[in-house]
Amino acid sequence: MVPVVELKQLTHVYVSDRKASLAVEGLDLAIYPGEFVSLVGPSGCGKTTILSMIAGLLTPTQGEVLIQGQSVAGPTPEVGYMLQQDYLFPWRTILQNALIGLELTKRLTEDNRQRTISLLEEMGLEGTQDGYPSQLSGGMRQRVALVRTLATDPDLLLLDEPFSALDYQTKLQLEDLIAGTLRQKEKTAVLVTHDLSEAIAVSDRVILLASHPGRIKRTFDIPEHIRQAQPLLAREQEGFNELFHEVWREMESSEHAD
Ligand SMILES: Nc1ncnc2c1ncn2[C@@H]1O[C@H](COP(=O)(O)OP(=O)(O)OP(=O)(O)O)[C@@H](O)[C@H]1O
Repeated sequence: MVPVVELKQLTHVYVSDRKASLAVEGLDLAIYPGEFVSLVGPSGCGKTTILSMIAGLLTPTQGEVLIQGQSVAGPTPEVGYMLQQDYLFPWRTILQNALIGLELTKRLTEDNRQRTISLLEEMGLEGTQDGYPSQLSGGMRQRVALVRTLATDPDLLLLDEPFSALDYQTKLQLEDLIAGTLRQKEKTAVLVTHDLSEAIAVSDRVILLASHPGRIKRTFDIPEHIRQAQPLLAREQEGFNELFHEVWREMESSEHAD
């Protein structure tokens, strides 16, 4: 099976006037269709740098990123990116915001427009399409951002802390909704998060990175019974707490080793 995304000896060095810093070194990783993978690790271990390279926004210093077997040379429509901030345009209606990716990639057809309206309804946003972002709550705005990302039908979704600015209850509800929607649509996703419990609850695999330089420290395959449960209920499954503590301990040990 061809991986949706493959990282081969991925390395990035940030160069400024004064110094060069090795942010990520020699990363090998393959993610297969329908997988939900989280990247966790201490601050500065290179999570965002890795996502930016996968998105084609940052060129690797060495190594390469393959999307569906093709080397990435810049942003491609196969990859959708969702960030902590929703970046909705305040002067555009909710529907116009949701359609923007289709407009920019010149794929706005009547069918795609109708599909986007259906996605808004699936996300519980019916009745909001002619309103403006300022009229919505933070959780609703993130749901619009997800619809905007899904509207272009990407193979791979990159989620950079999409829940971290939300209150706890909204965050749990949105985790359930987003993880459920992506599974049902058989999308492949890479989530960056600081929240280990979130990573374990939504993922098939959790990849722990170590820093200086950013590299894979350990991979945790999430047991089937936790994966099958919705994120909120996953937290109550047998073995969840033990796994949480194992990832936590490993992360602490990698921090102190640096
Ligand atoms: N534009 C830049 N110029 C120079 N160094 C950078 C730049 N962006 C990031 N870095 C450095 O590269 C390393 C990785 O940064 P990155 O933001 O990818 O980490 P992260 O794991 O996403 O961090 P956080 O969890 O705090 O968001 C850090 O040491 C950071 O200081």
